[in-house]
Amino acid sequence: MTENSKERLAERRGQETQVYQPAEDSALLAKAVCKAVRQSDRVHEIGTGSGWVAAQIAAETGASVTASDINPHACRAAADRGVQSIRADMFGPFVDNAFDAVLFNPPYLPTDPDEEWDDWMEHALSGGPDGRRLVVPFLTGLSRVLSASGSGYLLISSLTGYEAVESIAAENGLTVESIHEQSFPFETLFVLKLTRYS
Ligand SMILES: C[S@@+](CC[C@H](N)C(=O)[O-])C[C@H]1O[C@@H](n2cnc3c(N)ncnc32)[C@H](O)[C@@H]1O
Repeated sequence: MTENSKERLAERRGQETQVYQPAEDSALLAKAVCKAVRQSDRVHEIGTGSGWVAAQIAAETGASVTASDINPHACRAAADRGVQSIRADMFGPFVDNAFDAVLFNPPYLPTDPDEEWDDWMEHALSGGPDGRRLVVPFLTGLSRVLSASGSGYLLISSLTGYEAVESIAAENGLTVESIHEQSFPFETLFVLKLTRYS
C-alpha cells in the first residue's frame, strides 16, 4: 500500500468505528443512480451503511428502494432513516430477478492484511490487497438478482483497477459503461453501469 493510500484510509476512517458516514463517493453514486432510475423500478442498495444513498434515491425518484448490509449497526441506521433494510451478506437471501436496479459502493481501498482493523469500519473500507475483495462477488452474483432489463451500478476507484474490473465483468457476461466520474488528488471515482450482454 502506498503512503497516499494509507493517508486516504485513515482520513476515510476518521473517528467512526461502526457505520460508514456519507462521503464524496456516496454522493457521486446517489447522483448517478438518481438520473438512471425510473419511478416504477425495484431498486436495492447492497452495503447501505448509513442508508443515506438509498434514502436520497427514494426521495428523488419515488422508486421503491430497499437496502441490506452485513453490518447490523448499518441496518439499524438505515432503518432509522426510513429505509427498509435487512442484514445480508451480498446477494445471499434474494430471489432470482428480484430487482430492476442494484447499486453498491463497496469497500474498495487496497489494504495490506497487516494494516486492517478488526471492526465494522474494516468491512466498510478495506477491499483487501487488490481492492476487489467485494467487487468480485458483486460482479459474479449480479445477473441472478437482476430482472431481464435490469442494471447494476457499481462505484469503483482508480485504486480498484478499472481494467481489471472491466475484465471480471466481461467474464460474468456484463458490459461496463462509466456514467459518472470525478477526480480527487489521490484517485478518480467512477460509477459504472453494468448490463447483461444481449
Ligand atoms: C464504503 S461503505 C458504503 C456505505 C454507503 N453505501 C455509502 O455509500 O455511504 C461499504 C458498505 O458495505 C458494507 N459491506 C461490506 N461487506 C459487505 C457484504 N459482504 N455484504 C453486504 N454489505 C457489505 C459495509 O458494512 C459498508 O456499510
